[in-house]
This record gives sequence, C-alpha cells and structure tokens, in this order.
Amino acid sequence: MLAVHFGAGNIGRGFIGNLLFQSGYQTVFVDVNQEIVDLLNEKNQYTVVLADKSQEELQIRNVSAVNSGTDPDQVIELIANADLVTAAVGPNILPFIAGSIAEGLRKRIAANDAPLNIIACENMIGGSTLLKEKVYEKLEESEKQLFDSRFGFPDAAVDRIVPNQSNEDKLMVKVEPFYEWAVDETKIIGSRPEVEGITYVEDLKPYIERKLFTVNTGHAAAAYIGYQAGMRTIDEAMKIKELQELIQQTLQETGRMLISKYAFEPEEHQKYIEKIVNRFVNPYITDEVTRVGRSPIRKLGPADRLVSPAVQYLQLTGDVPVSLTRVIASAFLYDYKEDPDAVAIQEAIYEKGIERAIEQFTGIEAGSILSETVLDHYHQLKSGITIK
Ligand SMILES: NC(=O)c1ccc[n+]([C@@H]2O[C@H](COP(=O)([O-])OP(=O)(O)OC[C@H]3O[C@@H](n4cnc5c(N)ncnc54)[C@H](O)[C@@H]3O)[C@@H](O)[C@H]2O)c1
Ligand SMILES: O=P(O)(O)OC[C@@H](O)[C@@H](O)[C@H](O)[C@H](O)CO
Repeated sequence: MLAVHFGAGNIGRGFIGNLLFQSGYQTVFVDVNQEIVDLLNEKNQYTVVLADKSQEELQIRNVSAVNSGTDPDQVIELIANADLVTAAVGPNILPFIAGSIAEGLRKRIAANDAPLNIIACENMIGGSTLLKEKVYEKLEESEKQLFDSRFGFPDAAVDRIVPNQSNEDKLMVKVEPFYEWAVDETKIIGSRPEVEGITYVEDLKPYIERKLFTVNTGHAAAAYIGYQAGMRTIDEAMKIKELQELIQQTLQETGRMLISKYAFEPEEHQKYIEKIVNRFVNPYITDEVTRVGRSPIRKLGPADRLVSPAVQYLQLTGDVPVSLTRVIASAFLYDYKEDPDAVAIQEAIYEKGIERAIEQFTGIEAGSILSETVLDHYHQLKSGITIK
C-alpha cells in the first residue's frame, strides 16, 4: 500500500508517518526541504522517540521522499498510484499543494478507476474541505462530477504535541506518547483507509471543536501569556501559578460553551481538560512558546481557537468571556520579530490603532462588548499588569 504524505515536518514524521508505517504503508513524503528529502532517501527510515520516562524509540521504516519544488512530475505520478494521500503542511500552505494534487488526480482518472481519499491533518476546522476547494479551483467544470465520485476529502482532527526538534539526528522526532486522529467517515469515497489509530466518526464537528477549543486554545494561552511573562517554553510558562489558573479559567469558558453546544458530560469534559493541562507540563518536552504562538493572524481568525469560542460563548450563554478575551488581547501584544504575522499585527496596531486592528484580524466589530473587553485587557496588559 502506497501513502503519499505532504509535509515531512514535526507532525508529518512524528505522527502521520509513524501510524502509516505501523499500518503497513510504504510512505513517500513530499516536501520542499531538500535536506530532509535527501536524508529520508538516504536512510529510508527514521526514529520516533516517546517523550516520557521510557524514552522508547520506534523505528519508522519503508519511507522515502520527493521534493515537490524540483520534481513536481514525480509527485503527480505518485498521486496517480497512491492508496492514500495525507497532508500536514499548515493551513496557509494547502493552496500551494493543490495544483500537484489536481494534476495527480487527473492522471489517475486517465489510468485507473480506483477511488482515493485525501486527508488534510491541519489544526483547523474543515482542512480537507479547504484543500478540496483549492484543488477544484484547478479543474474544468466538466471534470468535477467525476472527481466527486472518485475522490474523497474527509476532514480530520489530529492531536499529538510534536515540538520543534533540535536533535543531532535531523530525522529523529521526539513526540508525546498521547495521540488522537478522528476522520469524518461520511466523506470517504470507496473503502475506509485502514490506518491504525484513526477513529472514524459520523460527525466530526464535536471532535474538532473540542480539540481546537481545548488543546489549542489552552496552548495559545500558555504561549502568548507565557511570552509576555518572558518565558521561553510552554513547560516553563506552566510553572507560573497564575498562568495555570488563567488557562483553567479559559478552558472553563470553552468547556461551558462546548458542553452547552454538544451536550458533553460535564465530568467527562473536566477530565479531558485536566488531561490536556497535564500534557502541557510534560517535563520531557521542550516546546517553544514561539512555535505554539506561531502565525498569530491565523490564530486570531474568526474560525480559529480564540475568537470562535469567545463569540460562541457570548452567543450561547449571554455572558462575556473574561479569560478568552484576555488571551485574545495577549495575542495582540505578541511582538516576536521572527514571526511575520506578529510583525504585521504590530504594524497594523501602529498604523490604525488597536481597536481597528482587533476588527481587522478577528472580525469582532469595533464598539461591540467583545471588542471593548479585549481592548480593556489589552491596555491593562500593555501597562504592565501581567500575571507574573
Ligand atoms: N506539531 C504539532 O504539535 C501539531 C499537532 C497537530 C497538528 N499540527 C498541524 O500540522 C501541520 C504541520 O505542523 P508541523 O508542526 O508539522 O509544522 P512543520 O513546520 O514542522 O512541518 C511542515 C512541513 O511542511 C513542509 N512544507 C512547506 N511547504 C510545503 C509545500 N509547498 N509542499 C510540501 N511540503 C511543504 C515544510 O518544509 C515542513 O517540513 C499544521 O497545520 C499544524 O497545525 C501540528
Ligand atoms: O500548529 P498550530 O500552529 O496550529 O498550533 C500550535 C500548537 O498548539 C499545536 O501544534 C499543538 O501542538 C497540536 O495541535 C497538538 O495536537
């Protein structure tokens, strides 16, 4: 069985590649990083290390790689022959891989009538749906019906913390032992890809919202508030008692919203929160706040981990979310110079003021109660009232 996976980065090698190997696939990674591509082709294997007391090492074999920048034809050929296509490149990169996927699917249609599923494993709602839209932008109107009957783009929720790596062995990836991969089975075409670790679900929405608005909301809170307090890593940030409390309060807010929306069992959800907070304090993982806080424009978007739960909380409960708005404000203070999104936000604040910047990046209307609350937090945090 051949799997083609776009993005041989942290989650690609540390999670998807790991499960694909365990499920019997031969995996070809598609990436633009020539060094990683060369190493994968030289070794045809790499090591995944579990970040816990055991430090257990898993050998991931049957892997190779292609550089889509220099060898696009090979990528097209691979897609034409694949049994499964997956991606973990980041939401903003999905449009750039759509062209070769469209070409590959075209070539496949000409050669055989086997169905294929393409699963984007990004931290967003509707990642595969977005990829499908971008692929379909490359098609003629007349091709779409046949593509619909042959190719599935099931959305997914993936969860495993894989920090940036600094190992001497450039292919080695240190990962937390925990993982979860839920896939929308209603959008599968043909038979379900048999991958150990995938849970097929009929309704993905509760899974992806629970994951994004708990794991990623809590993570973003630790990153932005931690950055403001001068912390370098998430586990360092988590040592600040007030920050732990703020995360708890933030996750109580997202929890109240999720419980009310999806009728989750409150005790079960509280256990879920506790488990996640424990994952953030894992002493075997060094996860930089700048990785977790990366791309703040994306993270401040209306459908993402901060603004969407805040807006839904207000709509569902009628109360203003005090902690979520504080975390949103802290994202507007994230001024890490190496992050182009952070720089652009700071420039927008400088040019048009914080109130207009909030509206621009979050879609929260200036003058609304949410905007005013974020604004209050912003001024407090800026004047030095931090949690440290
Ligand atoms: N790291 C995590 O803990 C984690 C967990 C769950 C989900 N995710 C999601 O997975 C995605 C990837 O995150 P990551 O942490 O692995 O990032 P990463 O930067 O480590 O990996 C991304 C990879 O994509 C490659 N890439 C960039 N442009 C490309 C292109 N045009 N074609 C092919 N490959 C390209 C990069 O070279 C890199 O190897 C993101 O959407 C992220 O939100 C990450
Ligand atoms: O990947 P991002 O930038 O959307 O979010 C950063 C982290 O919160 C994220 O990568 C987590 O580590 C991951 O989602 C855990 O499953």
